[in-house]
Amino acid sequence: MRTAMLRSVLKRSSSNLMSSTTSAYGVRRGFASESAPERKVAVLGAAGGIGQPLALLMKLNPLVSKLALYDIAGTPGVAADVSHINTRSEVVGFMGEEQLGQALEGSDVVIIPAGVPRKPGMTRDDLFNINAGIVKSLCTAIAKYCPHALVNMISNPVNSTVPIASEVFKKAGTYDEKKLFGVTTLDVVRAKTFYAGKAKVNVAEVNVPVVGGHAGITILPLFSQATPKANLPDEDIKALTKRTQDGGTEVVEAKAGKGSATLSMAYAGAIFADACLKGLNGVPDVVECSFVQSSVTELPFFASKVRLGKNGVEEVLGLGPLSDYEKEGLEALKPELKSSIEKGIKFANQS
Ligand SMILES: NC(=O)C1=CN([C@@H]2O[C@H](COP(=O)(O)OP(=O)(O)OC[C@H]3O[C@@H](n4cnc5c(N)ncnc54)[C@H](O)[C@@H]3O)[C@@H](O)[C@H]2O)C=CC1
Ligand SMILES: O=C([O-])CC(=O)C(=O)O
Repeated sequence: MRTAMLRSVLKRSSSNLMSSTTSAYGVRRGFASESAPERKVAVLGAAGGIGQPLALLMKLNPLVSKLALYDIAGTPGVAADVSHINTRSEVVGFMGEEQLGQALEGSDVVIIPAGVPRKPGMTRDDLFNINAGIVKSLCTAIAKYCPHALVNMISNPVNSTVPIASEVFKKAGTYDEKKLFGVTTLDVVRAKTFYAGKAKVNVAEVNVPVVGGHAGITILPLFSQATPKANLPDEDIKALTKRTQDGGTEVVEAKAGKGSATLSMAYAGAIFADACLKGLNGVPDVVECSFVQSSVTELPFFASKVRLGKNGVEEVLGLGPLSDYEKEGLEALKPELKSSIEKGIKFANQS
């Protein structure tokens, strides 16, 4: 009874957060859990602050038939725990580098929340030195064991870890730009929540695209395109933009040294992975924002709305009309985003 309730909450929330709610509801009718295709999802960093609740949410997703939980330590316990939940997927835990290949083999989607989180006073870029190496080694294994999987990169700094992954895959000869995603869904989740609060509209109906990257001013919410329309004054739009850009820091400070967003990130990661699975399964009009290889601007990677399909990215959508304030924000973010991308590319090719 309780499981059914949780699953229905997840389904409803997921549908509400989709850019196209109609198609999301269509999915429910189109794919009963037992008739959905077999899909394996691997979570790398599954014993961590994000990894554990994300493992739970993926276990609740009826589109998943196999769930591989990998970490350098602690996965047997997490896997045993999650595996008792009476939902479709079979759960297996893998621990230590020697089991990474098995965890990855046959995966359709690999979600990566492995790496260290921020402490107060740090920027996401301060995580580069540790997380770049972790992401590089995990992506080397992905290229070897499941080169065709969709990769959902959560590890920060996303503005650099996605370019690192692309370079690793290029070197291995497996790079497919349609299959690599920086997960920026939490920015969208926050923008929707904050906008609904200010505009006093039903949060379940809100849509707000968030473009650019995933750090500070590179996060650019497009409130001029927010629906339902609310005609908020300029100072409210500025405050909402700043709060969305600083959302991660707000949580880091509130946790006061005990890490960064984990629960809301697990939720956002589950929404994005669900969208990837729906795309793979041929559900039409699945659109989410993501940091992907892009020609929307002159930068090689950029977050914008992306249509997901059977091969991953089906179409990278344009930015649409921007307000003058958003145009300024777009120009202001480019130098920082460019340098974070270049830093990732340089790291991958040097080491
Ligand atoms: N994209 C986004 O919107 C967000 C990204 N993040 C990022 O996600 C990452 C993880 O955050 P938390 O889960 O809070 O950290 P955490 O420290 O609680 O968990 C990280 C997990 O990664 C594991 N790990 C470390 N090296 C590994 C390796 N080589 N292979 C597999 N697993 C490995 C650790 O054992 C640990 O269990 C951080 O980099 C954080 O900045 C966090 C929130 C939002
Ligand atoms: O702020 C952080 O370090 C974690 C993160 O990316 C977020 O919460 O958006």
